[in-house]
Parts: sequence; structure tokens; C-alpha cells
Amino acid sequence: MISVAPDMSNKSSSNIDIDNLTKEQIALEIKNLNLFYGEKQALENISMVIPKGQVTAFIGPSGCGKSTLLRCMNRMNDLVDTCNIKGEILLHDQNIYDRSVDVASLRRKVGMVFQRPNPFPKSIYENVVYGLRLQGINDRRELDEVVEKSLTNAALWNEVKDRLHDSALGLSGGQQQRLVIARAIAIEPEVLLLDEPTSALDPISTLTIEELITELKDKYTVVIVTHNMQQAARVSDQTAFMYMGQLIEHSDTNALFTTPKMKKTEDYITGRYG
Ligand SMILES: Nc1ncnc2c1ncn2[C@@H]1O[C@H](COP(=O)(O)OP(=O)(O)OP(=O)(O)O)[C@@H](O)[C@H]1O
Repeated sequence: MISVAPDMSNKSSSNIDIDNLTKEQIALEIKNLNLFYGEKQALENISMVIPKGQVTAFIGPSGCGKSTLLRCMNRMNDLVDTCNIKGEILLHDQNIYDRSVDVASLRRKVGMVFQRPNPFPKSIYENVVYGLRLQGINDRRELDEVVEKSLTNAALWNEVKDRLHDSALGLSGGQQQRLVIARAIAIEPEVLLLDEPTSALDPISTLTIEELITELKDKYTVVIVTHNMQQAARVSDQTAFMYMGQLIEHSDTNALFTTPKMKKTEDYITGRYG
């Protein structure tokens, strides 16, 4: 059988032990999370930690629950009527599902970027400052600074600095996705959730976004869902493999792809199913 497992020869291991993190090293802690869409259980008793300042990738066959779990991390599933969640996700020791939690403020701390770039039909500038304006920030100089910083950090500044007031809809798909990332980081979230952020993009834009993800982890905790094992191998420090609603294995990316502990993981990364 031809192995489809990524080549890990140039990848070094991350410098943390996922099973022995201090509280300061943990961005999110998921505890006994079960999720149902109506009668159907989509997540089964998931417990894991998302380490701070690292990129964690979720991989697994279609329908295994990757996006569902990602959406739990900033309560996007609240928008689904049939969805019922049991268990906890802790952010700074507080369960984000507590009644007292303000969802808008949670989503400022845990931002999300979707599969298809979704800029607003506004100028490039207004897209970036959207979240700040919602917070009542309208000082021109402050907004200008945030626009330059966010677009620079999203690796888009040089391409758009001369047309900040043009419509965002005139940008290419890859530029739009970087703009959406700039919009997400403009409000300085702690965690950035990326749901298959390159699946609608060409290979060059994909590479640009992958480089960007690697740079973003200096400032943010990044969680990415990807269909692409090679991408998980390239961008992530930790990888979690899911199968039919269960978390099968979560470890250092290098270890997961070279010495998987579970047979199901090995079967998946060697292309036996999925
Ligand atoms: N809004 C919803 N209502 C009902 N069932 C849903 C809903 N969203 C997802 N599901 C179901 O939950 C399961 C997990 O879906 P999810 O989208 O999380 O999987 P995934 O691993 O992200 O898949 P893919 O890689 O194909 O995007 C699937 O069986 C899916 O059909």
C-alpha cells in the first residue's frame, strides 16, 4: 500500500508535554463534552486541552465532528436549535457554557474564521475596524493604527495599503481570507479558530495562509480544522485525530504522524480509510 502519511523528516517536535501542562500553558480545557443534534450524538465524551501559543490541528474523516467541536469553542453551535451540549469548556477557569457568560464577549476572546472568506460588503478599512466600531471605538488615529498592524500581521498590508477604502469584495479569494483573519485579530482575541481556512483557495494562497498561521502563534493560540493531513503536518504543533465523534488520539504532531499510539490513527494516516 502507498503511504499517504506526511513526510515529517524536517519537522521538529513541539517543546511541550501535552499531558503535563501547567494552568498557565492551557488556553482552553474541554471536559467530558457530549453534543447531540436532536437524537444524533455528534461528540462523545471529549476531554482535552488546547495549549497556549501553539497551533492545534483537528483531523479525521468527513463527518467525524471536527467542525462541531471547533464551533463549541466559541459557542457557534448556540445558533443550531436542535443542538444540545453537556460538559464543560474552560477558559480562564470559567465554563464558557455558564449562564453568566456573555457570548459576544466570549467571541471577542475566541475568534473564528470560516471555510469561505466572508468579508462584509464594505471597504477593506471598515472590514478590519468592524469589531472595534462595535465596541464604540471611533478615534481615527487609533483605528488607523489597528488597520495597519492587523493587515501587516495578516500579511496583506503591502498588497492593499494604497486601496484601503476600496470594496473588500474586489479582493481575490486568498486576499479576502487574509482580510478576514485581519478582522479577527484586530480585536486581539486570545484564541483563533480556523475552520478549513484554505479549502476554497488556490495553492499559492494556501501557502501564504499556512505561513501566516505559523507566524500567528507567536501572539495567539490557533486551532485549525483541516481535511488535509499534509497541512496539519506543516502548520501544527499538536494534532488531534477524531473518528465518529470520538477523540482517538491527541499528541505532538511529529509523534502522531510518525509513531501513532492508536491503530485507528495509524490506519487513517496511512490512508486505509477516510
Ligand atoms: N447543524 C447540524 N444539524 C444536524 N446534524 C449536524 C449539523 N452539523 C453537523 N451535523 C452532523 O454532525 C456530524 C459531525 O459533523 P461535522 O460537520 O462536525 O463533521 P466534520 O468532521 O467537520 O466533517 P467535514 O470534514 O465533512 O466538514 C455529522 O454527522 C453531521 O452530519
